[in-house]
Amino acid sequence: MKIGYLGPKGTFSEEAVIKYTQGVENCEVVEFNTIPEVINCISNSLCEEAVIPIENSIEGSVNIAVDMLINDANGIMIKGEVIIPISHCLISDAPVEFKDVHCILSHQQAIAQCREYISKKFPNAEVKATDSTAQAVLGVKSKPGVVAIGPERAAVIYGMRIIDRNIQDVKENYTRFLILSQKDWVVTGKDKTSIVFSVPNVPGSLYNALGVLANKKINMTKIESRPSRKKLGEYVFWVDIEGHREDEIVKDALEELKGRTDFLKVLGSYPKFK
Ligand SMILES: O=C(O)C(=O)C[C@]1(C(=O)O)C=C[C@@H](O)C=C1
Repeated sequence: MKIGYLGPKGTFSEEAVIKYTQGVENCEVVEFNTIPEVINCISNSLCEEAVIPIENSIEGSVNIAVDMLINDANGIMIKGEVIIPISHCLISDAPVEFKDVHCILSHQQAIAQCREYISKKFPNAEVKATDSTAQAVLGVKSKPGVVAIGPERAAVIYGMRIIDRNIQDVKENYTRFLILSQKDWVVTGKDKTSIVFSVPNVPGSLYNALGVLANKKINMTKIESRPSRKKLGEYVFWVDIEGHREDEIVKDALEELKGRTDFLKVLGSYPKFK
């Protein structure tokens, strides 16, 4: 089985893939350069599965991933989730003093997770976004004064130096990744379901939709709104609930929700990450 992820080797996404595939045989990992390419590898039939970052405990959603799953990813379902701790290092090719650092490279999510650190330690440095943290680590090769923010593992793989560790603004830092495929997962009894919907622009319509879940005592574990992209001020809601779409109670709730929403898409049911 082929599994796509955001490469090159050494990204946090690769760490998530390693965790996800522990004990699973016959997996071949395939690197892609950007998160949209990783998502598209399922629709292009390049891979059977893909692992993408979806939300972080400091910075919140990975918007590109959320928006693609809402708007573009027809035929793609969520079949699992993996959560990993995220510890960022400051990485350079050669020894460097902080005062000589003039440029910082990293993925925009990583930059956002270290915003306070960057402004405190390097108020005048240029900050440049790369497609992944491992790409940033590769980018410091033979570049004095240029440093990367990324995983320790990437520094080790590419033979770079760690200048500082655990530099994210909140020490306890986690990112949740989703496993995508053409099908979701079977009922396990400890499941979650991700749905997206929009409601009519009239008073109480979101309350009305969420009331379906409240009445059936279905626990909601996440709600997030994203712009509908159709009109300013119009939103689509992403909601995670406990239970599988084939559980009677969830099935009924989804049926009822159809009648209270303008648009409803079930992104998939999958086992909760332990
Ligand atoms: O650049 C990487 O290493 C990634 O795997 C991407 C990513 C993300 O987009 O959230 C994954 C985990 C961290 O939150 C930072 C970056």
